[in-house]
Amino acid sequence: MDSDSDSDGSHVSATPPRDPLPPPRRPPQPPAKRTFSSSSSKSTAKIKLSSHSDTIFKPKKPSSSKHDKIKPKPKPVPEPEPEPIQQPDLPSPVGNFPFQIRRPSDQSHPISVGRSLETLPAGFFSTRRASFSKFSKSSLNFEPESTPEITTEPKIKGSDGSGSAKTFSKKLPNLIRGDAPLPEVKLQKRSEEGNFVKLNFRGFKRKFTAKGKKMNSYSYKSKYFRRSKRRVKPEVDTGSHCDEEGLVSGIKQQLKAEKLSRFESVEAAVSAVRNEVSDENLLRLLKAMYGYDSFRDGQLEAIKMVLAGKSAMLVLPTGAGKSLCYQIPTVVLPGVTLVVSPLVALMIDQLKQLPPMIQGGLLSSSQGPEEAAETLRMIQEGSIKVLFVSPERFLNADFLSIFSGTTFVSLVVVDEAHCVSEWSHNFRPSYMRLRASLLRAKLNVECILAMTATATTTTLQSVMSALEISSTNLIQKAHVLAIAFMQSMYISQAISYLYLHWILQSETDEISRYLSDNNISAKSYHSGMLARDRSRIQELFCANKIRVVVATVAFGMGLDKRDVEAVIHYSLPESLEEYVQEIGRGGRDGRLAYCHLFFDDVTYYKLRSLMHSDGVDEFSVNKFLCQVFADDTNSHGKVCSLVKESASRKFDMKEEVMLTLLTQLELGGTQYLHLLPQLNVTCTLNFHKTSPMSLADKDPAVAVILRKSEIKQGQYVSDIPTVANSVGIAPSELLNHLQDLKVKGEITYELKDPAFCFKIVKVPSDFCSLTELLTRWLLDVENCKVWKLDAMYSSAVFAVDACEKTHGCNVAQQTICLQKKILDYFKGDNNPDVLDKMGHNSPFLRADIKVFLQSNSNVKFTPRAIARIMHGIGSPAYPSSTWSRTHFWGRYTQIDFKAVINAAKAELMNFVGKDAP
Ligand SMILES: Nc1ncnc2c1ncn2[C@@H]1O[C@H](COP(=O)(O)OP(=O)(O)OP(=O)(O)O)[C@@H](O)[C@H]1O
Repeated sequence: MDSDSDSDGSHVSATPPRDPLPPPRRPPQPPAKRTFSSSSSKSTAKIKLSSHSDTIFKPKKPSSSKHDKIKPKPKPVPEPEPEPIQQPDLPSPVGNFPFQIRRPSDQSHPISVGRSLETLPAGFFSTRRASFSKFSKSSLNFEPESTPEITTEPKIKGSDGSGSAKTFSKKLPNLIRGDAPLPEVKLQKRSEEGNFVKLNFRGFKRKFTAKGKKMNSYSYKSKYFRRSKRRVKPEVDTGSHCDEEGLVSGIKQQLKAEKLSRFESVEAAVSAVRNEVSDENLLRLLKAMYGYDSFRDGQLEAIKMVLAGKSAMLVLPTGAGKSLCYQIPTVVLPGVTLVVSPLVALMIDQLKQLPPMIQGGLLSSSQGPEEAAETLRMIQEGSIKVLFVSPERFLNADFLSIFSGTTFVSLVVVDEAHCVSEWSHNFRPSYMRLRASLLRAKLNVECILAMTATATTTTLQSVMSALEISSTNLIQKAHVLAIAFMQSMYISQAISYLYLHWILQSETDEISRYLSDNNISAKSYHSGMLARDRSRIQELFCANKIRVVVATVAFGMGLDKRDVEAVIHYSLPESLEEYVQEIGRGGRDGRLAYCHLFFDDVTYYKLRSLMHSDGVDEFSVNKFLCQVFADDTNSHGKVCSLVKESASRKFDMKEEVMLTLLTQLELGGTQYLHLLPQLNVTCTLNFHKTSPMSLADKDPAVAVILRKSEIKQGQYVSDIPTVANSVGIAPSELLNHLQDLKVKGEITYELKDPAFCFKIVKVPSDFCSLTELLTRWLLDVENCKVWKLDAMYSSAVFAVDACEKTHGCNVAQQTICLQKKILDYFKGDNNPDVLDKMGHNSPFLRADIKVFLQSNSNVKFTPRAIARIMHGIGSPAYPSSTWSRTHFWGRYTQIDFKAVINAAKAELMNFVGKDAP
């Protein structure tokens, strides 16, 4: 098929199946210099998606076999069940989507068993360049999991048809390393969460998918039970005359007994460790708790450090087993372990994965007050050992107060610890609160375990400094990424794919619909969906009931599905850290997984513009400070508030940026304020039983409400912090009081307008210097983000265009130079040469800005506001819904943002009647 693509056709390929067929080898190609300019090729860009191996998925057949009756019954799922993944014929090319699916013209291609998917990205692939592919190295010497083998497992036929089961040594997934050879695709046993083969009682081979096996809320437990079931299989098989009921109850009893003995052996192992923290005792505990025979690299070191009461920074690759490093100390240490996690979904996931002997709980903003109170009660009772919380929880006095009594915290785990640092790819202002000083003061905790998979040296240093972790306590096993650039685009028989990209939520729907229309079971996943829909999709994906999840980055973090076989980036990630974290979802069972990255210049420009969307000017910072420290209202000791939405518009600052500034004012060098939990501050109140005046006579809070309220349509509208300050109580106390009056039937009220709340500790003496300091800091953070994107883009371009393919790098092997580049990036040794693709001037820029200002002479702009409009980025005060109508919107995305700001500054200076801040 013709294409207007400028691709050189390097995407034309087929992904090798993971098993049982070996990957199709393209004939060796000369390491010709590749060009990717838009005129370089007219050839077809395509991805081949070949059918899934029959040995893995089969349509479910109704079975009347007597023996089928005792196989585990799939749990009913409320919505209509997606069919098992199957491979019907693909239809003819479909018109109006960037992909087109069609039958391969070359039917003789070894991989095109079934069908293939050719992508002809008219306008989509037009400048997409390459795929990276990621491998797990097969030769790494890790002990296999101690999962008992399925004794009756039939030998799977090798690709050579020999029938010999090939051996496979378990590998640590997702390693980053520089010298890994291209792994061979070997036949492997299916992972436990995936499909498995087992015999029915008559000894016929029967294959079950994981369909219907809803993951138990404790996945370890479910794994354990599955293992146990398999172990008892042969016994069951021999007793073929037993009646089924007796058989099932026998199995149940045996499981119960095994569980009991396991708990007992854990208890014994725990006391041994408490007596002596030796390698031997810890190994025994590992075996008792998880059934694993050996620790992975870094685990033992981390556990021993924590048990010695020393704070530690643990940097292990994705899927390397960081969770175990706090779970084992948890059963040994006497107090509660608090795990701080950035996402509720992640907390739920980790909670589910706790081993059955660890009782866990979580506190999240999505819980109702009763649920949260119940969790707090359980903590105080001592029945929760691991508590997952968001960092915002550390602002909540009620939460902190429970640890001032008998309940104590032995360990604080900061998961995704890179979020603490403003130099990370995922900075979260609320994570800034997690400083050792604050944790010690509020929780009286000594030991902090910070964990991450992806952090540059700069990020690590800032995290360790915030959490006061000594440099000697850094455990970093960044083994490394077996990442490779492959000239060919391999996508194929993977069971599970993840499509991840930053772009619009609606696009995920569009792509998944397209895939579904073409008989590839797919669902979209993004943060705009209801939580229950999202978790359902995750469940379906984990149970292999859907093959592809087309997701925004909302899906990737922390997902621990072992057999994800491909991660496809539809678009460029914003940093190498993000990329490494996201591809870390693949190959967690230690098997070969493929990662593909599509990128193009247009997306790069768009992303680069977006990197400036959080930036603020000195002018806005100054206005913000003036409001925060407005001395008439915000005097020392009083509770002040900033209503998020209106303040955001007023200062043209995103809410997160305001929170970042407030947190910096609290935790920076000088403490200017004290942040309080966020509140809905506008109260609209109605009186019912007693008249307002009579109630005010009896109740001083009501008297203040009447004094401080505006009456709108018969309702009393007041500001909670203002009323609380006047009454002389905390806002939370006032809210409790209102709740009491409501219960008595005296009033009803509604709260709205979420706001940041704080108390002033010190009014800055020099506003100008503080403004300058904060602005410079925010600018550095903004530049860091841009640099990270440039580094990501440069690495991708390097892999495609610039790598000289020396050192054995060639189309089929890992690009060693690329790996080195990425490692250098993480180590910060040698900052990779970052490609500056942006233009720095345009002959029309100033003239356009002038015309823009003239045609909007009634509006005030800052230079940054103009630059944002020229780059097509909306901001709170200049939203895209309004400003995208101007034809200058997004016109200068290819000119460096700072150059546009400078041009805007100059034009604003010239513009009569306008203030150039
Ligand atoms: N010593 C071990 N031997 C075998 N398997 C292990 C060992 N330690 C952990 N695992 C398994 O490795 C898998 C990944 O562990 P875990 O989820 O803790 O990884 P992680 O490092 O937190 O990954 P991510 O950063 O991607 O969230 C789990 O299924 C876990 O049971």
